[in-house]
Amino acid sequence: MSEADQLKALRVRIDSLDERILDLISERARCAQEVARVKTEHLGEGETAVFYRPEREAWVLKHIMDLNKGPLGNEEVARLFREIMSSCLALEQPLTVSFLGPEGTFTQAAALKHFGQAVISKPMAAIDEVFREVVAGAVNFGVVPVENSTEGAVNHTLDSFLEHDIVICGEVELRIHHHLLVGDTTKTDHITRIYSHAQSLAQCRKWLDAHYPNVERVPVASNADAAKRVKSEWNSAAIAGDMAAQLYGLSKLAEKIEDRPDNSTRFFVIGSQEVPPTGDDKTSIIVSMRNKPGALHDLLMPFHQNGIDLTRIETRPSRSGKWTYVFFIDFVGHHQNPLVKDVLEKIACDAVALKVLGSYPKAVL
Ligand SMILES: O=C(O)C(=O)C[C@]1(C(=O)O)C=C[C@@H](O)C=C1
Repeated sequence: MSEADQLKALRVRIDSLDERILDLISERARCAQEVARVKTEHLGEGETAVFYRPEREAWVLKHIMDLNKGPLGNEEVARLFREIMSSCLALEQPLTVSFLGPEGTFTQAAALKHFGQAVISKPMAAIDEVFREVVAGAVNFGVVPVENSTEGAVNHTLDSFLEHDIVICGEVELRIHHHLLVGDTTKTDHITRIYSHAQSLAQCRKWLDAHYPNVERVPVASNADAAKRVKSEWNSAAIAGDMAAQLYGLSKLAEKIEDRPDNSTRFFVIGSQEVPPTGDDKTSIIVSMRNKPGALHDLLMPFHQNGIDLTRIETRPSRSGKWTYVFFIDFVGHHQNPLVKDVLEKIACDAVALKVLGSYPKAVL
């Protein structure tokens, strides 16, 4: 058979498969509409329907990854199902999600990775504004950065948890690839200034020292803001990611310039909804201890005794007294788990204050 004939036959098969896939997706979407109807029908007095179910979404994605036999990789297959579910949920209830803006930031990329493209995403100028939008009920959820594998904690986020009553409903992990971006009019031999967020400049410090040792590094509010500035300046470049490059029509002078190839950022999804256990969860708490010798030891001991894995511990000034501190702790397990409950009860005996910020499914993707 000629190449043309072989291609024709294969494309006939692809067309017929696409038709079957479309039928199945439509059937799934109708099922989701039914789910919405059932959820609304069985509401008690004063109850509101909970359409977004992160614990169920985590299960669906994991189930698909377990079943996957290739040739598409697990992440690829989960990404496709992520989008199908996102569109199905939008039929039940269109979600609005605020994020640390402007458009094109890594936080927006994290929001879309977690919720899929069918959400309405709303950029906010500062982390605290993301929190306030959620508390005010102006949006369903918010997404904020919490820690970077190279640069450590995002203190603005931690401090906002001290000020707002909010629930952590999810976590997102995003590999962060930085590129050196230039505009159409940039004279690439005459770059005198490189804009980026301070954290991104720090994440590319060695690369900049090696390639642009004498160029001024200018920290700005966000990577997207850096990309926006470069459009109108012939002598500057920006360090930012793919989304910002696409959004502002910039090209890559150098790709993946982060010093550590595993550079990633972790984000929290914040809202007002408690998430039931999935069997593979994490919990985040804030604890303030009395200022006495051995306080940190007393705090950590119950975790050790009950075999609970700590995944992060961070200290911040408490704001209620000079030289007093609060601890932000993340650990494996759900706060409804009896072993975790026992740890929390033990800590509460010694602590000045203890707040469970939320239990949520471990990031699947
Ligand atoms: O199972 C549900 O509760 C649904 O609403 C269905 C569905 C889905 O499409 O699979 C949609 C949205 C939820 O966040 C979880 C799952």
